[in-house]
Order: sequence, then structure tokens, then C-alpha cells
Amino acid sequence: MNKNQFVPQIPYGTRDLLLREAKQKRIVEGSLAELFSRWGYDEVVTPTFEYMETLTVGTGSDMQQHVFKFFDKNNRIMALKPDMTTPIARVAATRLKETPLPLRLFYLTNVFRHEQAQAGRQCEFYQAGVELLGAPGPAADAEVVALAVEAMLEAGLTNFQIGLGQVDFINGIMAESGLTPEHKQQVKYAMVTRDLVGLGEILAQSGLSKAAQELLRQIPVLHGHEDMLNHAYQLVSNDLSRRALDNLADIHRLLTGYGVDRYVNFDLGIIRDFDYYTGMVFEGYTPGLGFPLCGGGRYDNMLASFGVANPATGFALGIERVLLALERQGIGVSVRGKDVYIAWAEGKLPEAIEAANQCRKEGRRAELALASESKASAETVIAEGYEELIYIE
Ligand SMILES: N[C@@H](Cc1c[nH]c[nH+]1)C(=O)O
Repeated sequence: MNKNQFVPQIPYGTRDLLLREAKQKRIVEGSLAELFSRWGYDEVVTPTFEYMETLTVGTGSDMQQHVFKFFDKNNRIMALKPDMTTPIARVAATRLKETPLPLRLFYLTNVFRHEQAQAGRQCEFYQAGVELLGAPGPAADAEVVALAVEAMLEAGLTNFQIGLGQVDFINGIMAESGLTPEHKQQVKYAMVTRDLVGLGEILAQSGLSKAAQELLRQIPVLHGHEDMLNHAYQLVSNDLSRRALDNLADIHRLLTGYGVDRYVNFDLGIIRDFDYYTGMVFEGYTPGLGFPLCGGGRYDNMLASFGVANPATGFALGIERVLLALERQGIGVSVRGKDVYIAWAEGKLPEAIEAANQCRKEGRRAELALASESKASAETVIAEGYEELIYIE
């Protein structure tokens, strides 16, 4: 081989989805689009990139470090969208401003974030998600969580759990703790990354009372069912945290009505990696995958930053993560095989084209040979997975 031969590479954190994987992706996305539409959601498509200042309005400072930025011809800073929640809030506050609420929107798209790449975590990845805009109460939150459960079932997963949390539980504790803003940020970061040792160290240096430290240290392990909520209620005395727990109980009651409560437990340690959440938050986990399959929550302040104050809630599901989980759990996505191979003897191409047209009209997947061949050689293709050989002679 020529030593100087150019070996093209793809950028860090990107992947080619080939053949079977691309087909599986399309099948899963297709069934999710139908599911969302059965629940009354309409699709929206927004640009791949936005002005950086638009994304800054929506996403917090932490996420901005993960955004891919570039300049347009006029030197304005652009960014590849790191999620769809901010672009949808922009659309809802501008072009869809006059549309009656609530608005139910869904999307299937690629998004971009600088990440430490590994299987299931790439810098470019695909999301399916919904945003429910203009509805403040637990009914909207329960709808979104129930739809997330249905989306995972629709994709073929059965073994998963949703952890349901509420950001105000922690906010209430933080507010009464007297932590400095800097320490608050560090505590939150340790909780997002589930770094319990780090959390312990930060608290030890915080100057808080032993009781306050103990309470904050417990948050990441506060997960379970109703009895855990009751226990948490006893731990806190501030209004904000208690209202957060009441809100979770209300949402959970509705999830029982949806028949999905067995997939949901409470997890008060959930803090998502976007700063925009203002209420319930959730993440979906499955065995064998070290990061969430889906996540979402309520974000009531984002639309106001675009000039139209409206509450909102939503979630997104990682398509590659779902495919990876299906593969690791040995669950096949049934991908349609090859139906017919049409081969032809010397001079018979026109008849073979006609046969191929006919098969395709009947909805069969027909592959037409591009050169004449003997019947014996054509017959070997059956071993390649075609269901039928048509030989024109
Ligand atoms: N945009 C969030 C998910 C979400 C949708 N709506 C609210 N949250 C994410 O990418 O994780």
C-alpha cells in the first residue's frame, strides 16, 4: 500500500450508521413518530444551527461549554443545537405565538454536544422527544412521563425504570442551608455527576451545621416508593421542598391512572444537566447502560426569556441508546429482509426490468441484477438472504 495514501477519518464523537443500524433507527423513529401523533403531538423541524445568543437564552452556562460553535460570513457566532427544547421555545414564542394552548409538539432530530465519546454517548446523536407547552399542572407532567414510558415500550424495551425527582426539593434545602452560591454550584455538580465522595468533601468544607450537611449528603440516596416520600417529608421543614414532594405525589397518582406507575419510582437526587428545569425532572434507566435512555422535566421560565411567559414540560429519548440497550438485552428490531432477486439471461434485461417493476408495485423489495448471468450462478444468491429468485430467460 502507498505510504502516503490518504485515509479519511470522521470527526471525534461522530459515527456512520450503516445498513442494519440505519434501518433499525428508521424503524424505531417511525414507530415513535406514530406513537407521538396518537397522543396528539405534531412534528416540528427546526434549523440544525441557531445564533449562539438564542441558545444562551435557553440553556445554562454549563451546557454552553458543550456547544459546537462557529462563525457565519458576517462573523456572528452560531452554534449547533445541543437539544430541541430551546429551539422549540423560540418557535413557540415567535411563529406559534398566536396558536391556542396547550401546544403539543414532537421532534426526531440530531443534536450536538462536546462529550467524552463512548458507545451510546457521541458528540452527534439522535433524539426523539416531545414538548407540551402552556400547561402548568401535574396533569401535563404525568402525560409527559407516561408518554416516555410508552415510548420505551414502543421501542421494544420492557426492563427499564423511570426515576422521578423535583428540583425544588433540593432548591428548598439549599435556600435554607445558607450555602454560598459557589458552594451551591459545587454541591449541584457533585450531585449531577453522582460524585458522593466529592459531595462529602465539599460539605465538610462548607461551614454548614452537621445536621444540614447530613441532610444534603442524604439527597442522592433518597429513592424508592411512597414510603420514601413520607420519610423525605419528615426530613425537611421548608415549604418549597414540601410542596415539591406533594407535587410528586400528585403526578404519581395520575401515573397510576395511566397504568405505568410500576415503571416509575421516586429519586430525589436527580438533577439534570440542563439548568432550565423548574419542577419535576425524570430519567429513564435500563440495565447494562450506564447513562439515562431518556430524560426530561418541567421548565416554566424558558418561554418567558423569549418574551412569552408560558409553562412547559417535555422529554427526549436517545435513539442510539435505545438501539444499544435493545442489542445488549438481546431484543431484535425486526428489520425487513430482502424479498426478491431478479436475474436474467443474455438479452433479457427489458423483461427483467418489467418483472422488477411488477414486484415493486406489489410492495415487494426487488433487487435487479445489473449484468446477465447463468441460472446456476443466480441461484447462489438465495444463500445471501433473498426469499425468492426470479430468473428471466
Ligand atoms: N432537552 C432535554 C430533554 C427535555 C425535553 N423537554 C424538557 N427536557 C434533553 O436533551 O435532555
